[in-house]
Amino acid sequence: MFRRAVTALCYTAARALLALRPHVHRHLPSVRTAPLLGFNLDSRWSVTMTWPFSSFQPHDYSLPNPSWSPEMMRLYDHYNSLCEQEGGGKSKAPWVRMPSYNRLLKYAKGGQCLSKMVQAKARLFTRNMKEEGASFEYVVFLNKQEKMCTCIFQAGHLLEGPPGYVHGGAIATIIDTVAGALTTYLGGLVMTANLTINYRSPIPLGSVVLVHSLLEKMEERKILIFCQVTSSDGSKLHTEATGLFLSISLGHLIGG
Ligand SMILES: CCCCC/C=C\C/C=C\C/C=C\C/C=C\CCCC(=O)SCCNC(=O)CCNC(=O)[C@H](O)C(C)(C)COP(=O)(O)OP(=O)(O)OC[C@H]1O[C@@H](n2cnc3c(N)ncnc32)[C@H](O)[C@@H]1OP(=O)(O)O
Repeated sequence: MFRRAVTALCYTAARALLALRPHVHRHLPSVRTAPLLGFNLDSRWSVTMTWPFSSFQPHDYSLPNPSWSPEMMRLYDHYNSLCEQEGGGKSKAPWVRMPSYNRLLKYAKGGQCLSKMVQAKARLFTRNMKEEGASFEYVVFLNKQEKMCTCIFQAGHLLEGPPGYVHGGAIATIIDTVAGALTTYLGGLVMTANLTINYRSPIPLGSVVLVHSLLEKMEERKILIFCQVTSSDGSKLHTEATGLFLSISLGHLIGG
């Protein structure tokens, strides 16, 4: 009974969010920024909160912290500088840094509030560790023109699989995250339908690698992504993957 009431409340709240953007389409048919559900995915990924109860910005985990190694900082500075180039203004640069919160809901207008109503204790798998540097440290840069993302990933000591190396599940997670970020930009709300991974060479724990994610094909609801994980200088291939993502409706997520 209580569960049903909470679900109904969330559904009502979600519908209220939808009402903020009456031009929402159920599925986005073409490759473009996805301004659905009140998620502000363009404007350099800045979050604008129009919900009357939102008074603060969520913490952005994709910004540097003291655990970032010099190599991580070097690459961050490099990609950040690409965000400043071309046309003299940030808004025209092909690259943008994507912010990252500890719940996907926080990307939504009013999502701060909604995140307290839907499984309030839930946290994004990759952003749930208090200790900086212990697990996933990463920042994703999006190239809108090339329809690709590059992620700088520093794998912390809690991600061990084989002694001294990163767990394959953790590698799958970061691939899913980067491909998921790209497909969200391209197609709005999405879910991973299939992920096929080839592990070519192990990733040393504590090292910094690059995760590249590229649009291969987009057909109606289906978005096919190709991913590669390489060493930070690009000389060594660690992992290759393909991912199939499907655009979904909000109802698919909240049981409608
Ligand atoms: C709510 C707030 C969110 C806000 C987000 C905003 C911003 C976010 C910004 C950045 C994001 C950053 C990071 C992202 C982080 C993490 C990403 C994590 C993503 C995940 O970790 S997500 C969890 C794992 N994921 C699942 O838990 C999915 C379980 N699953 C299902 O929920 C359904 O299964 C679904 C929806 C996949 C499909 O269901 P459906 O009913 O919609 O579609 P249907 O079955 O009808 O298939 C339609 C056509 O796709 C073909 N097709 C379907 N599945 C296929 C497969 N596996 N292989 C080959 N083809 C397949 C069919 O063959 C048919 O093809 P055809 O049309 O040609 O016949």
